[in-house]
Amino acid sequence: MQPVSVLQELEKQYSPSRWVIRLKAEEAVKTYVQTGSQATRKARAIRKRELHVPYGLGEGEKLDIYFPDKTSAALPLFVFIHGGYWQSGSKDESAFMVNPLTAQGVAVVIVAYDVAPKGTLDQMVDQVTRSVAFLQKRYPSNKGIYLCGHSAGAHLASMMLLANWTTHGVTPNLQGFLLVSGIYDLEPILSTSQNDPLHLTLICQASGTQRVPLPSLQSLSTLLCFSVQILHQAGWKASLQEVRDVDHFDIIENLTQEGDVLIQVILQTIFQKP
Ligand SMILES: N[C@@H](CC(=O)c1ccccc1NC=O)C(=O)O
Repeated sequence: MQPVSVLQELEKQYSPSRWVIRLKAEEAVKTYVQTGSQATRKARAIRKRELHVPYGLGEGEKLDIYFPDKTSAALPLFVFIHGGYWQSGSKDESAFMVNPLTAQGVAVVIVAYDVAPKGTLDQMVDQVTRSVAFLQKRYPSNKGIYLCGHSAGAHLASMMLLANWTTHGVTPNLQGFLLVSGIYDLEPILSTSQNDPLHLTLICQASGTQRVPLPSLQSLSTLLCFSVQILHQAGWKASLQEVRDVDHFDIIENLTQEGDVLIQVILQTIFQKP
């Protein structure tokens, strides 16, 4: 059992909304959800789409697909896994990037999964894996699957690097990962209130990635640069994008805007010449 001061500090460190300076904590989350809901309503009103497509038999195993005006079977697919500490959020308020990406010829998929307490972390990882396998089977001639996750969704997206695709009978054409403001080391949240509905234990760490020592903020960018170098050595193309003047929430809210820096990074990644 950790001392109260350590627990309070962890609670604060792992509450992204408390670090927002634009707005009060509750306002930050409220604005995020409102922006996502509004973008989703707009996308559903003006874009070609297929909503609530089942990728499995479970009630919550659905995804929304938004298409560019010129539809073809050979499109790049941008797949978004929403965040919310594996206990909040839904596909119905997460279609932030649909308009700017479909306008440039990219199909966008927003995946739903069973958040806690209904779903366990293992089930969520399995659901996201099956959603990606489903998309590959449905669109075998796709021009690349680009997997993007935010926050807890970045953890789920990163877990696809460890997926055993042979058990799903397909190798998805994964061409890129965009992991935004992710959480990958789960142990520190075990003793925070975020774990109340999750019930993570150290054994569940099997679903997490390897434990890394908690770096200071200063050494964080060095550590991330180092990770990028390791990925390069392993033959991956990887880059680290520092996005200025944004917090955990408006980094995603800004994806509703055509001129956003991350939208440009996404389009360059998808359309770069080999
Ligand atoms: N209760 C959290 C909310 C939160 O973390 C969150 C909300 C929306 C989207 C992503 C989030 N964080 C990680 O998944 C907070 O206070 O910041």
